[in-house]
Amino acid sequence: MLSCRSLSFHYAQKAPGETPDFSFSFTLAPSHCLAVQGPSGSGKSTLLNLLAGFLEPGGGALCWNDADLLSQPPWQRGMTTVFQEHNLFEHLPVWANIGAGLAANLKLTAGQRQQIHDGLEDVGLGGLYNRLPAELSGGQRQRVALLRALLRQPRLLLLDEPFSGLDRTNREALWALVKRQQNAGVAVLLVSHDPEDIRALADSCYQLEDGRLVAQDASKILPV
Ligand SMILES: Nc1ncnc2c1ncn2[C@@H]1O[C@H](COP(=O)(O)OP(=O)(O)OP(=O)(O)O)[C@@H](O)[C@H]1O
Repeated sequence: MLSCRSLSFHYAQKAPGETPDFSFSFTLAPSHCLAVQGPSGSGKSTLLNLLAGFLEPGGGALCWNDADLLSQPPWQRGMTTVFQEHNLFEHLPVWANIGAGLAANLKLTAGQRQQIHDGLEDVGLGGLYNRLPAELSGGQRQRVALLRALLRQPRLLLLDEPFSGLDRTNREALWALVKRQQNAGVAVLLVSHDPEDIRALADSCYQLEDGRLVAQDASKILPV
């Protein structure tokens, strides 16, 4: 269980009255998906960066069960993030883009290569092992990025608008992939503007208002 209590942050340089002081509180259980919505500038990236360890909070607590995460560097927090864009290394083929998530120096074991091969088959990208990102469609790129995140076996997946710009078929394929991870115990925090993504995946939904997470009415989240 991820527990975030009054995790606070303020930007040192900010326009008075425009940028709120942030304080985030929520819990997220394994296998659950929590969606976060909010207009541009409301603090969605700030929240993800605090959770992932790329920003240092001014105060509050962030724990996985009883273990403090704030004292852990990003790579030891058991989280991976998938962004909407700029996910792939353009000069590396698909296998290496995924492999970089398993071994930064790309010295992969035979088992890891097999894992990548099987994972690509699994997400319908079996023939694309050696392709460069420029030779992939938007949906295929997102599947590669998601697969890289999933093969790292995170306990928490942070998704930042990962399905934007994809057609329905590709979005459904990625929803299914995320759902499968949830069923296997992975907790998911989904930042999305899209009600369809939220209805397809989320168990609970929060709105970012004035630097705080405000719970939304769960009855409004209907299955797609
Ligand atoms: N480095 C920074 N210095 C000062 N203010 C910042 C900085 N980064 C973000 N902000 C401000 O903090 C607020 C939240 O920004 P953030 O990027 O978290 O919003 P967001 O909800 O992710 O927006 P978007 O949907 O446009 O990506 C905004 O008002 C933004 O201008």
